Amino acid sequence: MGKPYRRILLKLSGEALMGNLGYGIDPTIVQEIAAEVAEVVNSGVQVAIVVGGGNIFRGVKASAAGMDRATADYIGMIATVMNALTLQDALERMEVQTRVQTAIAMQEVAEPYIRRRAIRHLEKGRVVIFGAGSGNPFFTTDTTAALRAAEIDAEVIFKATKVDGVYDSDPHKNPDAKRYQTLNYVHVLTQDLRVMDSTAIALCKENNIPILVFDLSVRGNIRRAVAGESIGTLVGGFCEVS
Ligand SMILES: Nc1ncnc2c1ncn2[C@@H]1O[C@H](COP(=O)(O)OP(=O)(O)OP(=O)(O)O)[C@@H](O)[C@H]1O
Ligand SMILES: O=c1ccn([C@@H]2O[C@H](COP(=O)(O)O)[C@@H](O)[C@H]2O)c(=O)[nH]1
Repeated sequence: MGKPYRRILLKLSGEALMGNLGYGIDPTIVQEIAAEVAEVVNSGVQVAIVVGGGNIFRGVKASAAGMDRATADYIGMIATVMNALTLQDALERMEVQTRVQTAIAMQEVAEPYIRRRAIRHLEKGRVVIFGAGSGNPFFTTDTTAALRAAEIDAEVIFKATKVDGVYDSDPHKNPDAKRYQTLNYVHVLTQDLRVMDSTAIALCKENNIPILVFDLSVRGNIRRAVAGESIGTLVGGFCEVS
């Protein structure tokens, strides 16, 4: 096992929260994720979470169907707040202290995003869940994860998603796609590997934040990632393409 992490940013796929339901939130999956996060927090690691909204609403999809893109994206951001509150509830039922901070003010339900306050919560051992993405349309929660990781000085981004790593093409479209174990930001950008959007990758590259992409549906993977076990695909500045 490598050196333990001090502070991590966990990016949770919205879509993964729906399990086999096709839409919305599967409470069993949320509970399982919360239990893994609780274990990591109780081991002394500071955990910040950015959660997606793809299980409820995606701006690009609605805009392709004719909706104004910015309006659709605001709906998408609000969808992420529903996921954030659901996670908060599951974590608090496991005695984990949490705060939700939103990038769009909704002070009746959550704190507004205040960077220094978020850091203070983390130092006190509270899980900080960032909702409403970056607060800006035309962005994604992956880019939000990169932005928040840089702001709070997280050592790594764990992208817990629906695939078990980064492939040389989309594995959901190409069954012959090959998975990488490690690769660098430049390779992801030049080969246009769309496991994360290019803005997110560029931000991580600028700030030298490694990203571990792994399958959220495999129970125990969050704990394994934090323990430094070899799962998924690691993307970093000096990583070889392997
Ligand atoms: N080269 C690639 N390697 C791996 N996955 C890829 C690649 N290209 C595209 N993908 C797709 O990227 C998806 C993961 O990113 P996506 O942004 O859709 O999910 P997420 O951010 O985890 O979830 P959500 O948007 O619901 O929060 C995978 O489901 C996969 O189909
Ligand atoms: O900074 C952001 C983050 C998200 N959005 C909108 O929310 C949905 C859901 O986020 P995912 O990253 O796809 O899970 C996204 O499709 C956008 O519509 C945003 O506008 N700005």
